[in-house]
Amino acid sequence: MPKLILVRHGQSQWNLENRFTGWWDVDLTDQGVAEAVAAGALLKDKDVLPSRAFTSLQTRAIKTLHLALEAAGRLWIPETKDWRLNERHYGGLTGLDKQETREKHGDEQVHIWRRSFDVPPPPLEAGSAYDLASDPRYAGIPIPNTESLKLTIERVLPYWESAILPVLASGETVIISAHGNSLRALVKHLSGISDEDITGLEIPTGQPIIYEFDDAMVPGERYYLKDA
Ligand SMILES: O=C(O)[C@@H](CO)OP(=O)(O)O
Repeated sequence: MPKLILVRHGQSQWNLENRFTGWWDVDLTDQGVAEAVAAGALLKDKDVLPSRAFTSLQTRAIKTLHLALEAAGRLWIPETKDWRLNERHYGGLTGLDKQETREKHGDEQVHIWRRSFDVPPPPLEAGSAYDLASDPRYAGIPIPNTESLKLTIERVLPYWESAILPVLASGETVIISAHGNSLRALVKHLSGISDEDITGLEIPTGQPIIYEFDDAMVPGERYYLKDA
């Protein structure tokens, strides 16, 4: 049975500092590194060994993948990086302190920006300190200036269908190392979660989630590998 492993990157510097991150490229903290290594050790311990890897273009997810694969003895497997697995773009909130933003705009507004299904945060202004237009990794890519979860789904799911699902269907064990909201997009699809209920789903850092697929490529219940 093909297996899919989803892992959110370990704690990042801006997770620690409680800042809106999105597409901004922050590194892992020491705790994040430890979480990634522990994720890989768990894969090895439970004998769930990936044979193909997918990740985003963002350092925190790429490093998490590499640290986990190394701990699992699988650093050698083929990997593909694609912007469609990037975190949801946080628009004009990028870089701001989440608590200060709550104090300025109110809890309810910030909750809407963070967890509503289809209300994107205000757009990032061109030329702002967090504009990625001159970042070479995004050359030729239509960089969004803000994204809701709905908009994130609209770029994650076509990539899932066209690039990842066929690899999984060929019998590979696939690991995806990505982000809180790009993984929420996938979990929403795979577990059939409604637009309303997805707002309550939080994905912890560095904790492998497993889906097993049947012969018709229908996913079973998702579970945390630590509980298996
Ligand atoms: O800042 C971000 O990019 C994300 C993930 O850390 O935060 P949130 O929990 O608001 O989706």
